[in-house]
Amino acid sequence: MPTTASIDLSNITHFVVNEGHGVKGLSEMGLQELPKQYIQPIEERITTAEEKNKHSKENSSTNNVRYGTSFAPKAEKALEWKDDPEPFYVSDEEAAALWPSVLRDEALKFLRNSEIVIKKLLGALMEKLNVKEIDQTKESLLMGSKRINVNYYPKCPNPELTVGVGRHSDVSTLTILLQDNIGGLYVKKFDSDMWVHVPPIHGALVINIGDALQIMSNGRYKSIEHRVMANGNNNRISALFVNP
Ligand SMILES: O=C(O)CCC(=O)C(=O)O
Ligand SMILES: [Fe+2]
Repeated sequence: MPTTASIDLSNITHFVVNEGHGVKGLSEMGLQELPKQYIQPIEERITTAEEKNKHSKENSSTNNVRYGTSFAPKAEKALEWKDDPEPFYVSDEEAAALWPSVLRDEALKFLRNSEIVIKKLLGALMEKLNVKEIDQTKESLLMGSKRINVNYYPKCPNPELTVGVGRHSDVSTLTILLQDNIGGLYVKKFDSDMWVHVPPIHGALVINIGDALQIMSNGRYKSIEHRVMANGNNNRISALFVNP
């Protein structure tokens, strides 16, 4: 189980890569255990069309589970070159009933471990704002809701014509991101137009401060714009815990 007891917060102001520090368990647990289905080449993934269709925006039996894809132009107008199931957590019962079975167990494990990390990080970040104790009745507001994204970016024949994910900031308090070893995530340098690559580091998580934390901290912590480039040579996968 991950702990963050020894996290050095001196560098945490916006988007950082933070290696080790006891969250290693989570990152090691992460990507290699995600269902093989999510790391297959696109041609093989076509066999999962039925499952995708079941969870598409139009057909999903709940708003809490959606399969976003850029490969069904009718269902999805976005031009991004990715597939991303986005289960939103309400309860174990609902997850058992409605989440795609192919990722349910791993996604729930990732969600639980991420929650522990986020709780500790938020506690420490709040302490830096002189909030010594978080009122238990308000903690859930700070923690937000719970969503997992599993982003799959297939190799793209014309990467110069599209993007993996367009520039945006996350609505979350904190996002926990596990990326594989391909790379392609860029963050916009604060107060500048420069984009900086976030290198994949084995055993490291990327922790992103989102809009909610920027608002709650009166701008002391900055939510930062980021984007993912499309890749002409490799498939890429990332998994995110977001608390919008
Ligand atoms: O895939 C990534 O590295 C980042 C994806 C992202 O920013 C998002 O899904 O909000
Ligand atoms: Fe993002």
